[in-house]
Amino acid sequence: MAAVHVIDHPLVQHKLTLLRDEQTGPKEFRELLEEISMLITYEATRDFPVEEVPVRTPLEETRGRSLSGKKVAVVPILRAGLGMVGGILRLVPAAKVGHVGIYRDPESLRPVEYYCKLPTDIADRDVIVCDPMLATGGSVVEAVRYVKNRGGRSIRVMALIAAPEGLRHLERHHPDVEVYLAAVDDRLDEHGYIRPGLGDAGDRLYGTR
Ligand SMILES: O=P(O)(O)OC[C@H]1O[C@H](OP(=O)(O)OP(=O)(O)O)[C@H](O)[C@@H]1O
Ligand SMILES: O=c1cc[nH]c(=O)[nH]1
Ligand SMILES: [Mg+2]
Repeated sequence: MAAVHVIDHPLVQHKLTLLRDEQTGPKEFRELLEEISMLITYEATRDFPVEEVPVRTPLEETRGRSLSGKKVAVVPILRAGLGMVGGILRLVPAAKVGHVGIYRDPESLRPVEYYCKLPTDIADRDVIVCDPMLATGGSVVEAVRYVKNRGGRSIRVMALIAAPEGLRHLERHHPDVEVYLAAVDDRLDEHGYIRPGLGDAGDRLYGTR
């Protein structure tokens, strides 16, 4: 069973509550999503290997630890995943960024792909696929499939909120993929929305509704 890591740090949970609040407008929503993404990145990269390197302080020679050589790719699912990229890059600035365009058909709830541009060396990178909402899981399963088809092997998913149904769907299709998120909510409603959730993440980020 792939691991699901729920980051229950007080700062994450406080900011998530503000994000859920219907009174939170796009500007604050964008800022909060970026901040939470940074905090989740801190946990999602905890197992990155480091190597000992020499370093000279103003006082003496010593040894430190470095991530040098670590190659990362961040792959947001458009649109809402874009809101997480800035926060991730604040902590992993050398990462390359690929984009996967997928929206969910409102009737069938099936993912519809419309764009894919990934780094050519994605097979050599640790990949973080990000999207704030993991509802049925259809979109993220497709995005991970794209990455695997291009040779990606070390893949983790970063989200904000997941429904249990979506996590099961992801586990069925990609049992090797670990998930990092801020909350697992109760259920999906009849329109495929996560309850209690935060509504439509893309619309709230960009003010399109
Ligand atoms: O797990 P799923 O059932 O596939 O649903 C989740 C997807 O739905 C939302 O995108 P949406 O279709 O609203 O596209 P948008 O980001 O362009 O608004 C969300 O950002 C995920 O990509
Ligand atoms: O609750 C949901 C489900 C899918 N997409 C969203 O943005 N929110
Ligand atoms: Mg949307």
